[in-house]
Amino acid sequence: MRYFLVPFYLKSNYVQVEFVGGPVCWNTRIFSASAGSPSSIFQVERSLLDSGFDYEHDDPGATNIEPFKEFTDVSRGVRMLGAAAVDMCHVALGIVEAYWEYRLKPWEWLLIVEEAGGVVTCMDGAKFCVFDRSVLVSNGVLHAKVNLSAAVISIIQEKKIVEMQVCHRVLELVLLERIAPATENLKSKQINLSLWYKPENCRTEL
Ligand SMILES: O=P([O-])([O-])O[C@@H]1[C@@H](O)[C@H](O)[C@@H](O)[C@H](O)[C@@H]1O
Repeated sequence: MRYFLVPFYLKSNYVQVEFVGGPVCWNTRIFSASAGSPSSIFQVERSLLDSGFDYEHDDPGATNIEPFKEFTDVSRGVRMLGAAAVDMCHVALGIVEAYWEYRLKPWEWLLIVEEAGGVVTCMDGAKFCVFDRSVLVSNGVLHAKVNLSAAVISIIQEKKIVEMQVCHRVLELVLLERIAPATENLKSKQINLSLWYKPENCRTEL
């Protein structure tokens, strides 16, 4: 999909992304971080998710079929909108719960997700920088197990708390626990997920 992004950085939590020059249906779409927030849904089975596949159709694409199928089976669906920027705006505004994809370009990453309160990492869980070749963005609560301590987990399991059965399933289905191993597997096969061209002296750490 062809589009131009016009990000406005006005003040904290007020990032806007405007789509101009694309197909007619996108011309008038403006997303603002202050217009909504990531959803608070924490159950994968109640989530709508997004992903995508790059043009190269090689190992990362083949690998992404695994989480794509798995989450299609257990969630309310995995959509492919074909435009990473739109996918990320949809996470920021709570239209979908999460989005992941390999091999995006640096200009496709949007600050709007973090400004709106979402979470962004690489698909192996590593800290994300714009030149990384994999990205997982989510509403935060679906991202990883880190939200619940080991102590809490053991109490849930030990006491077999009925109301927590759903929660227990959530623990098994958080996104990163499924997506990170597939990504580690790719890396162990020496598939190139290294940084996209990063200009010399370009600082990405603040
Ligand atoms: O082609 P383009 O619009 O620059 O970028 C596209 C991404 O926005 C999309 O998420 C992905 O699935 C496509 O393969 C392609 O990378």
